[in-house]
Amino acid sequence: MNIIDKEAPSRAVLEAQLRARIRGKAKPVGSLGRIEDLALQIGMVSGTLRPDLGRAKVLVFAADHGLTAEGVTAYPSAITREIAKMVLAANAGVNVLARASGIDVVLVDAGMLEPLPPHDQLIERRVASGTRNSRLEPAMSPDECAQALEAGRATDAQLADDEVGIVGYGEIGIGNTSAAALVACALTGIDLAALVGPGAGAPALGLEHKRKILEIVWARANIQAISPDERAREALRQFGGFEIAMMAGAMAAAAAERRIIVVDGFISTVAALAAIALYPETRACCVFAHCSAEPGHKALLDHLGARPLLQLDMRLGEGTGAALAIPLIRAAELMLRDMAELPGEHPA
Ligand SMILES: Cc1cc2ncn([C@H]3O[C@H](COP(=O)(O)O)[C@@H](O)[C@H]3O)c2cc1C
Ligand SMILES: O=C(O)c1cccnc1
Repeated sequence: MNIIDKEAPSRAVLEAQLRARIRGKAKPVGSLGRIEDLALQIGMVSGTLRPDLGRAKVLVFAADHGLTAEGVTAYPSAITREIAKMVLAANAGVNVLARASGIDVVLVDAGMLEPLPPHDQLIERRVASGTRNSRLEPAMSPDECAQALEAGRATDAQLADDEVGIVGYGEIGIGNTSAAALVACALTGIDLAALVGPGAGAPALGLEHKRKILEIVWARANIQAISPDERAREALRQFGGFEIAMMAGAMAAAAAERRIIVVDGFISTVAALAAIALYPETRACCVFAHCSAEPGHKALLDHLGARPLLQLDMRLGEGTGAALAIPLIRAAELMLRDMAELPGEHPA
């Protein structure tokens, strides 16, 4: 693992050294394209010309949402638990895509309706048995929101023991595209209607019903009245969910430890937005794995000025996009560290 050298060169010097090192590799200048950009980012995050990022892991944060009572999703909350059990049985979507590259997957119970029995790959950080119905009241109390953020930080701290330097952030939570759309609206000012999409599938009452309910929740919460400094916390508290808040806390803590944060789809990107609002240094550590087919995702990536690595028309969540992007990050790390240099000079 990288220990950031106390005598490390200044950021500008480091950047110049990294650019020269990447340019000098045994390849035509620029010929590894975006892998070169990734290598530069990895060098800047880890503060070294020879990074050793350690292990990669995907964390899947799971929680339930009281707002599902309003018919905003096609599936019942019980599915959250079913998929969570599959993650532990290592046969959910994220497990099989991660297995293709030998990446470990860990489930974090952030607040599902019911607890799961203990398991090696389960981190138990339940805040409560699902959030409250945000149509009627805030999804969380202030204490619950603080607890979720803090549990994210504590979850990140556990990664250090395993020397994990690349972390993918996925989620499971029936109803969470609704919570994510609302939090994203509060943090970006993008029109709510543009952030509301079908999620796992259009609800039985249609997408217009989902939009109408989310407009009602938005109006109730009156987020515009909150100062920009407090807006991320208040949006997470008003709209949920525990998994989004916990992911945000974990991402901010990972940034403080200079880990590479692999952001997955729409919901994971909303957690990244919240983490960046709480701790702006997070942005520099984020690699955006893919552009989800959930329509609001592209708008969020554009807002962040982020260029995702992959475009595979996926819209599953769980960390599936992150699992697929991690080998590219590893490739960039190894290129920067181990690839030979061209003897002599490249032509100008
Ligand atoms: C079988 C199944 C597996 C999933 N894995 C992730 N999601 C994804 O879909 C859900 C969000 O969509 P919505 O807001 O429309 O409920 C979340 O659980 C998310 O992780 C799934 C959804 C389903 C149905
Ligand atoms: O992009 C995602 O993360 C996503 C999209 C739809 C449903 N669940 C997750």
